[in-house]
Amino acid sequence: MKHRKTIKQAAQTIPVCKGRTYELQIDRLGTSSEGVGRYENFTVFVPNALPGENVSVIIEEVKNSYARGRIKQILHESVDRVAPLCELYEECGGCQLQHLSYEAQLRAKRAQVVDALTHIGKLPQIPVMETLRAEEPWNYRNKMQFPIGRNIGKIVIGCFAQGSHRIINTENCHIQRAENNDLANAAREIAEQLHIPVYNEDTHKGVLRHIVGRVGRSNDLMAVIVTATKQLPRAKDFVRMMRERLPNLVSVHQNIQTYRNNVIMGRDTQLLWGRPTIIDSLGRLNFHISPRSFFQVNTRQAERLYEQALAYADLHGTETVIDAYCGTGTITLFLAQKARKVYGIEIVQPAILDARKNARDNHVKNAEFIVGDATAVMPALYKQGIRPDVVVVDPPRAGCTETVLRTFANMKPQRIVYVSCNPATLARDLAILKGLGYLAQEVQPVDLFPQTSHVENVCLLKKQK
Ligand SMILES: C[S@@+](CC[C@H](N)C(=O)[O-])C[C@H]1O[C@@H](n2cnc3c(N)ncnc32)[C@H](O)[C@@H]1O
Repeated sequence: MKHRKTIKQAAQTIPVCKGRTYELQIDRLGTSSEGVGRYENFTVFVPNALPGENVSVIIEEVKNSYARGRIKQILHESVDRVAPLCELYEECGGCQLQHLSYEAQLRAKRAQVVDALTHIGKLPQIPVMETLRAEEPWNYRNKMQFPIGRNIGKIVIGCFAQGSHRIINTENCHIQRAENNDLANAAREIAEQLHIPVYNEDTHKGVLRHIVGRVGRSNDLMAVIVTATKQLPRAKDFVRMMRERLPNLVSVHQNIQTYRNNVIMGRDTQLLWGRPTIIDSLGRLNFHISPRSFFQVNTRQAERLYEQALAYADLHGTETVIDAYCGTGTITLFLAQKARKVYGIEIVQPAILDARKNARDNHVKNAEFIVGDATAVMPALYKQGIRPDVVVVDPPRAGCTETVLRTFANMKPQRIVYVSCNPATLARDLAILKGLGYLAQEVQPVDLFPQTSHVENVCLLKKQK
């Protein structure tokens, strides 16, 4: 009875109704870059609205603590609003910020970080630098992974529409490198010509699921055809026709993903033609990249991120360093140039095989790579008596487990350099590390993903005396 009353009371305080129109001021951007405003102190999320704008909004969804609305009219337009470059922008879910000038995107990303540190980490005092801008805010993505489907009888390849699994046929994605767009267009036409069945996620039938492209600085292109079946019908013809169409193609793989889920690639990858890896370069180092290995999607900006991480690590050639969540060993090899010894830890076995090959090819002898879950490997290294001077950590969006953070603190490094692609988990982990005696000195946002809501950060933490 008491519980019911509480819900009723809460419902009575909601000042907006579904289907009605309200006028409101947009104050800031949310984590997915939607505009956030308040109507009678009640939060309303409005996609495509910008801070400083006055908008009339039709409410489409009402929850207990917030509502979502659609712009009916912009009554006062932000000076930062620009015309999106891409004609598919309104419906495509790939980019979220094309309607905001690049300068304002950089400011908004910094504000997102400040907001997370203040509200999630309760760390408003940490200095957050200006976002490091990308010199090339278009056509930067070295990796494309587009779903394949059918629409009105025709094969479609492109991004998913916002918040759905409807595929938007994309012939020229403005954030992809040109080679990746060429690959998507070639795959569409060839699959059509060869009548290869397309996967249908409702019936779990068909063959072609995704086309993945990776392109290096040398413009070498890798294609990965992701199938729901072991067999790829007419595989030889597919490869031959791709080679005829794509002069930069050096490597074609088939990846098999038989599960009924949203994971893009399965564990089984077979080389159909060409080289097993493509090579990309960062600074003076070259990296082999396999189909499933993590490699930052914006090569030039990744270089700037790693340079900043290296500067924060402040190495002089005598230090032992741990690079947790190391992928193909990119940061590890950067660090190894200035440290005595670096350990890289990574859960994906092919990435570690690439990392070892990368170390050999770059004549790096002081890097050791360990495959496994950081939550298990870190305590094991601690037990072996390994005590790094510096720890570098670059986890996936979920951030670090508490075991990993506690083990860092138990090892007593002088500095921790935390690289993060998610301000929310960064803020959470910085707060935990503060409790363990490591104080964040500053955060440097780096724009690795122009036109999208994502922002990468690198943070220096120092051990308190
Ligand atoms: C953001 S990436 C960073 C990779 C690398 N530092 C770079 O910049 O190329 C995160 C990496 O963590 C790995 N990973 C995810 N969960 C892990 C875990 N529990 N233990 C170790 N590595 C993990 C992923 O496979 C991925 O390579």
